[in-house]
Amino acid sequence: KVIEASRRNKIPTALKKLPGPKGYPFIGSVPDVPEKNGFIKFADWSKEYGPIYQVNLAGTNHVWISSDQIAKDLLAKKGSIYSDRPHISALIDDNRTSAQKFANVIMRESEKALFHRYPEIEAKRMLVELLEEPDRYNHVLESFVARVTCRLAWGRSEASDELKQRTRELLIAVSPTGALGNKLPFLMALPDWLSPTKAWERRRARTERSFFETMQKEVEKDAREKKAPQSWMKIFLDSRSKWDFQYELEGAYSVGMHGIAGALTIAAPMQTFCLAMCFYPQYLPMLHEELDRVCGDRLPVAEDRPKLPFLRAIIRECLRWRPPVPTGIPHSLTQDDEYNGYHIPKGSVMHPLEWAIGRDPSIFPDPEAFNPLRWVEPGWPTYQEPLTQFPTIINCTQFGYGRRLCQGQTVADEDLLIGIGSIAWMFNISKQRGPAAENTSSHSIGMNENASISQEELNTGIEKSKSRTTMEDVLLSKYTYPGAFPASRDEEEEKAPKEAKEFSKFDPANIDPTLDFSTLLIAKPLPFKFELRPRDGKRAERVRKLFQEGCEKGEYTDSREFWGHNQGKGKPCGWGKV
Ligand code: HEM
Repeated sequence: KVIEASRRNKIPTALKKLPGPKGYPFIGSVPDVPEKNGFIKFADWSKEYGPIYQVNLAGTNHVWISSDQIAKDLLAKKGSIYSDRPHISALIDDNRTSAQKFANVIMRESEKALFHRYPEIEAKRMLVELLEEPDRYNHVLESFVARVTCRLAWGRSEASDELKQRTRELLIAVSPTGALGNKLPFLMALPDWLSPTKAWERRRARTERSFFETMQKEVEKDAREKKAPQSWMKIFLDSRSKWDFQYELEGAYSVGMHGIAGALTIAAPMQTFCLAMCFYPQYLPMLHEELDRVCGDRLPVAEDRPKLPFLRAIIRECLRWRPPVPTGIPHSLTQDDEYNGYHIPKGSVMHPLEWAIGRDPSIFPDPEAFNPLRWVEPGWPTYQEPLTQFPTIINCTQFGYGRRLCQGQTVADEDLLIGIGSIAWMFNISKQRGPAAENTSSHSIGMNENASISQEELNTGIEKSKSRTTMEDVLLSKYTYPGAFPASRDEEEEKAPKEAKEFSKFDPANIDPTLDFSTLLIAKPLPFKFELRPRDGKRAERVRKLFQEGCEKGEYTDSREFWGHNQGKGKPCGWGKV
């Protein structure tokens, strides 16, 4: 290993080493990267070291790219060597199969069928839930996305709560700031009883597999009874032999992973939309005007897309302003390479840093401002015609680069158009008024966090009630660098070692309220207080009636528990409730 590492570090004579921070022995620059909004630190370094630089993080070379052109030159044009994925140490079995041929077909078929109108169907349920319980908006938006994705994947929405939970767990497992095994990889080499993180991952992976198998069986049963609604699983079952899958489970995994990927990401820009409308209120009346002109007294539908450029501009700007994956999803370099006289060693983890790429001032003047007009007013560098097609989120940098480009772009496009369009059609969105708002700059952190951000997400890999001291306890009491101690928001914080607590301390007064995002790989705005009021009683009445009619037709079935009431430990599978 030592020989391999020194070979890797050897730079060919004609080439230079990429610039970057020096870091500390062994752990590299880990202590310099904050857990909260670490992407801003990486963007700051790009101002210091340039649009491509490298950072040693615990012995692995990470290359950060903050220019769209360089990301294209390397990750897309040299796709043959830049398309691997780095190993994720906290995963026991890496089943992230992308099954491209199958993925292309299921996406094309769904798009052709206007996603079977699932987003439009679920938008009505979402609006009624928002009317009933606006405080739970975060939860409601996540449910909307999970239900649509669940229908797309398996034809029905009943498993959407399970899907949400599977999604959260996978997000924890793959996030550098999530499962402890990603920060301290050797924990994954210990026996389960000494490493709760590893035991957690084993349970997570087992539950995920059971979930995917269960869902496949459900669709097989529906198909036998000739009542299977359209879904990706149905496409798989209808023509099993067509796909070059090597093992039986591959279809179940491919469908399941697309379900998870879909449920994971799309709620983030919807939540960002609410945030943006509170802090940039001048744009909501413009959006209302467009929706009223095009849709009148009915909800937006897929066919309205060409006539809604301002809605598309708002959605495009949400993705740029607060990218759902601000650090990008990394690629891995499979052989030594060079760029502009710099050496990039094999095995480097390559990050297209979306946070910085979407803030290049030559392309996005005044990049910190949320400004949808940059997409629809001639004169801005991002303006493009025809406005029936542009702006569009399809192929934007926030979906990645090259061979690993996001496969669910059209699903995201449709969900966001219908989801955000429907919310704007129905509601006024504004900052909270009243005395409480004045005290907190209209921003109340954690208002309904239990409803939307699970404790597992906040306390990743930490076992709450245990009698044994584990290797993790020992490490957590010694390692005090940011990242060693997962942010904690409950009584556990009191018990945390003093020095570790210092890093997990979070002071709402010191943070830009539009930057209070969750810390995992997908960055979602933490729940905040705002006003969500129907624009008029007629619209509310109309949507309630449409939903009622749907219920009568059996369109909206309730969520179902797949593992029984007590899902927790002691069972062969299952984790907490959503
Ligand atoms: C706003 C929503 C979404 C965003 C911002 C997003 C972003 C991304 C990004 C950045 C990547 C990595 C690309 C790269 O490595 O260069 C990715 C990959 C992927 N996405 Fe998405 N995504 C979204 C929605 C979806 C949806 C709805 C689905 C499925 C229905 C999906 C399925 C996938 C899959 C399967 C991959 C892996 C591709 C591969 O490794 O070959 N995504 N996505």
